[in-house]
Amino acid sequence: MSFVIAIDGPAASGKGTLARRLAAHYGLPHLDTGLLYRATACALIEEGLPLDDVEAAVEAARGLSLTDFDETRLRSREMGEGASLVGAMPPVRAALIDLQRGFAARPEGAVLDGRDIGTVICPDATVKIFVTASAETRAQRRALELAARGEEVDFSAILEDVRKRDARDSERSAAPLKAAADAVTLDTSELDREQAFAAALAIAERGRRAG
Ligand SMILES: Nc1ncnc2c1ncn2[C@@H]1O[C@H](COP(=O)(O)OP(=O)(O)OP(=O)(O)O)[C@@H](O)[C@H]1O
Ligand SMILES: Nc1ccn([C@@H]2O[C@H](COP(=O)(O)O)[C@@H](O)[C@H]2O)c(=O)n1
Repeated sequence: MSFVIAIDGPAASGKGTLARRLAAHYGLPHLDTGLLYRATACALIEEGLPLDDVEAAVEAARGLSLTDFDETRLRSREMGEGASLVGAMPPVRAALIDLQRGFAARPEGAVLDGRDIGTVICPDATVKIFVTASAETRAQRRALELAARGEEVDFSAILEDVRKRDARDSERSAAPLKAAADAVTLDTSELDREQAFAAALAIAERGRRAG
């Protein structure tokens, strides 16, 4: 039986870090689904189109291929904000479902992280983890990450971004950010990367044995 791990949570909670490590641990492919929304926003920005152009966003989403992401460009603050705007459009989400489910259906299994993996994309995932951390902790982590990439960092602006994105992602009608009823919540506020990974691995192992 294939082994699918669904990891969801708010911005900068550490879900991508955990997803990558779990994927490496189990030898599974990993998909950071946030990149799909970031790449959709990026396509609009590069064509000089407004981020509320639903038709253009759907066309951009349909044209995405998993192999051509420029991660350095996509991980900027601007793309995170744009992703959250296009991610609130139901037709954009619909356009990205098959790509994500196709990835999750690989025979060996897969690890996917995002906002709606456990609730919408892979409701039958073997393991579901909802990763959280306080907004201040997440903003601090994101500030360190952006500073390391050479971006200018203003902690209060990043904290405001995180809060705005949490609100938009949780309050939208289409596939809002929320824990699946059968997800295990992992609060990483007080955990370093190693401790968070050990906790996530314990959850994954319990799910694997049960599943
Ligand atoms: N437990 C931790 N302690 C300290 N820093 C962490 C921890 N987990 C992740 N980080 C760092 O926090 C930043 C955000 O982590 P990551 O990219 O994994 O979050 P994310 O939830 O995938 O974010 P997003 O979905 O917004 O892209 C990264 O720089 C990462 O190295
Ligand atoms: N499954 C997902 C993944 C992401 N989004 C939206 O994209 C934004 C950026 O995501 P990151 O994980 O790269 O920070 C995010 O704020 C969401 O609005 C989504 O809707 N569904």
